Amino acid sequence: MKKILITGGAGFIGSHVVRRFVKNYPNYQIFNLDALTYAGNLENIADIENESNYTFIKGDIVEADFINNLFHEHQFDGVIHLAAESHVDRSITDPLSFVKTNVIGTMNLLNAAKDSWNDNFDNKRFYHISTDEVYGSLGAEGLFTESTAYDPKSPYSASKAASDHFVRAYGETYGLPYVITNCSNNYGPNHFPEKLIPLFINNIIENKPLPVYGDGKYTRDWLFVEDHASAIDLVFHEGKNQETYNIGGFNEWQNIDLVKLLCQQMDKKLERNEGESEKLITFVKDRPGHDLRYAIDATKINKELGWKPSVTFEQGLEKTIDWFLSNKEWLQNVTSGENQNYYQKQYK
Ligand SMILES: Cc1cn([C@H]2C[C@H](O)[C@@H](COP(=O)(O)OP(=O)(O)O[C@H]3O[C@H](C)C(=O)[C@H](O)[C@H]3O)O2)c(=O)[nH]c1=O
Repeated sequence: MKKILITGGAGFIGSHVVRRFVKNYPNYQIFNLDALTYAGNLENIADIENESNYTFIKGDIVEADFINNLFHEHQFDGVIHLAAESHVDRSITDPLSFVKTNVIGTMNLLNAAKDSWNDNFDNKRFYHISTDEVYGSLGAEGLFTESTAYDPKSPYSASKAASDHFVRAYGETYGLPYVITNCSNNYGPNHFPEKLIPLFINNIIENKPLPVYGDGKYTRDWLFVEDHASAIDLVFHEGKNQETYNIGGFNEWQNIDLVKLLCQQMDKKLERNEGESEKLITFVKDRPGHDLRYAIDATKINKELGWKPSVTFEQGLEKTIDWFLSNKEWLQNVTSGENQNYYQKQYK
């Protein structure tokens, strides 16, 4: 029996990872540690909450004593660390909360893992989930590789870059076995509707304006969240210690083109006239320090571990839209803030 701690498992990406591990590895005991902030929602994993190999723990990685006690009590074999403040716009207005969770929180986990493993690192692994934003912004050409120099621009990406550096520093200094993955933009079911795709799906349903920042010519590289979860599974089990793997779908879209595709698919699903949703597009003031382009070279994970995405962007987007349209209650709960006291009141 392996004991695995997954942090942030009530969040968007974390919930897909937790579900995958609980279902695929009945011989593991999965501990899901989540602070249930505004973006964490136990409804995301309601389907697995009664599984015998699953335990939910409400708690904040920023609390060092709590984290140390948790590691002492459970003696985890592995950590998959996803808990993070993740929204770039929020990091611009409240950078300190990003330092607290993403940097201090990661430090607390590193310290607790190092101390509980007590120099016996056999079959232990600390897996840090990170972002391609640590590499900064690309011009029109080129791709981020694992050896691209870090050049974070936003408070969010600076906090993730700092936490990546600390993970590597603990590897170098104390011999802590780690892996890091840096992934491109995710989308899919349970995505919190502050991010581009779920926000715009919600706004189209509600006939609200679609606020495209600047001229909309910013480029992101999109990956379906379940494909990210499959990559995490593979790296956790087969990745090499002290290595970094980039994860991405070679799937670049300029924001405005993506929004138009989304509008077309939504018109069909909602049986609206062609072009109706596009009328909601509104160009608004740009995000300060807006990174122009992210694009991932995912050759290493493909060649070394044989990972590749399972769906095309069109398929993934359709699955996502279908999920949101058949989970309107979920959307209503999170947009009204009800998730804070609705499903998870039992953990208050
Ligand atoms: C919310 C919003 C966004 N945008 C633009 C800004 C970006 O160029 C693009 C995507 O924005 P979003 O905030 O959804 O995601 P990123 O800023 O690219 O960052 C995301 O992907 C990386 C990898 C992470 O690591 C972040 O955690 C994750 O939030 O759409 C708009 O034009 N309008 C809007 O209302």
